[in-house]
Amino acid sequence: MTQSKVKFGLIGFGAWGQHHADAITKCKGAELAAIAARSESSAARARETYPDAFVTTDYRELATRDDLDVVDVVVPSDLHHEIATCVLENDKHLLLEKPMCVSLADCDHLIRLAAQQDRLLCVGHELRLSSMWGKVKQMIEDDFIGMPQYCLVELSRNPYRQGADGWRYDIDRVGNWILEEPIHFFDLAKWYLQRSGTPETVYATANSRQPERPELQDNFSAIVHFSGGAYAVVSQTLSAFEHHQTVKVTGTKGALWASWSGAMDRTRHPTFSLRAFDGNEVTTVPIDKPTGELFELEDQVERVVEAIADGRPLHCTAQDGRWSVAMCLAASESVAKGKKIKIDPACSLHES
Ligand SMILES: NC(=O)C1=CN([C@@H]2O[C@H](COP(=O)(O)OP(=O)(O)OC[C@H]3O[C@@H](n4cnc5c(N)ncnc54)[C@H](OP(=O)(O)O)[C@@H]3O)[C@@H](O)[C@H]2O)C=CC1
Ligand SMILES: O=C1CO[C@H](CO)[C@@H](O)[C@@H]1O
Repeated sequence: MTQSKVKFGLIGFGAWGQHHADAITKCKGAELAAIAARSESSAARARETYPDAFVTTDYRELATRDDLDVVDVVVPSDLHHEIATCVLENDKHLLLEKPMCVSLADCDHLIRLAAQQDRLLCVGHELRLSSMWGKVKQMIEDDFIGMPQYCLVELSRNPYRQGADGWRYDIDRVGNWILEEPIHFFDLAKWYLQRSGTPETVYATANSRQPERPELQDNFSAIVHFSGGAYAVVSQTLSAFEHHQTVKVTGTKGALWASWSGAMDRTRHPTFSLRAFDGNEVTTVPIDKPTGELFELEDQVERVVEAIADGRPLHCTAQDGRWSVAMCLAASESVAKGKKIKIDPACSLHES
């Protein structure tokens, strides 16, 4: 690896952006050189916490600086496309939070722009870097369960945070609630069932606790069918308590059962376990380091640094990010129409 540090700019210093700042600061190969917030109060907090960083309330002023290698964008989802476009046009590598964008046309535009500018575009699907969710993937690839046939990714949690200005509860800004958490689970399910072909259809249903706000879907479930006959169930409720995520994958020979629980998604003190059945006996699989989105965020920053400095492949590419958005949009369309939606290999969407 080259000796000089990879210089990061960060746009967005809200709930998750502050964790990105912390993760960048902890990474040996990275330096947090600049931060853009929107409000004066967030900018003041950034200055106080990171006195060595350049801080602005104008993201364009950050994107046009010539001392940055990569810009990390952690803003409300409806602003991803506008701000990411500015970053790429200014020749910076880009780490963009999920959902990549709230429309496929915008995802496609960013993919073309990144290629044209020859810049990396990494999307923040950090769960792939988890010591436990990643171990599940490795065991499937090592044929521990035989050919995977069934995958359940389930979350039971407390309601979403409002977000700055309440953007997460404004459907025009958040896109839909499937783009918030279930997007991670579609990504995991496709990853786990990769040996069983490609996703072909999705059927989804959802409901809301507030009759006057039917678009805010607290409960959501989807079934995705794959070309090789396997299927995945993605299901979540936001009407529960704490944060509990389960993955079950079964195959022609065995089964895996992974669970993660914490007082909230961002705890550094979760409980988790992975149990495995090889067709004969059940064992508990050791997990070599703690798992949780704060740990994975730190690993994600390291992967981006290694990709920029050493050319290591990214854990989640722009194409992966786009696919997950396509799945969420297809699932949302299925909920609205009450019909199964077909997903073609290019991920354009059709009624089935
Ligand atoms: N991968 C993952 O696991 C997670 C991903 N996310 C994603 O991260 C993104 C941010 O979520 P979250 O942090 O929870 O949201 P918040 O609402 O807490 O933070 C968003 C921040 O963006 C800032 N902002 C808005 N417009 C601009 C602008 N033009 N320039 C600079 N800053 C701006 C706001 O600034 P101000 O405070 O000044 O108003 C606010 O602080 C979302 O896309 C979300 O989906 C979120 C959580 C986890
Ligand atoms: O992983 C996550 C945790 O929850 C957030 C909502 O409150 C999501 O935005 C995010 O993707």
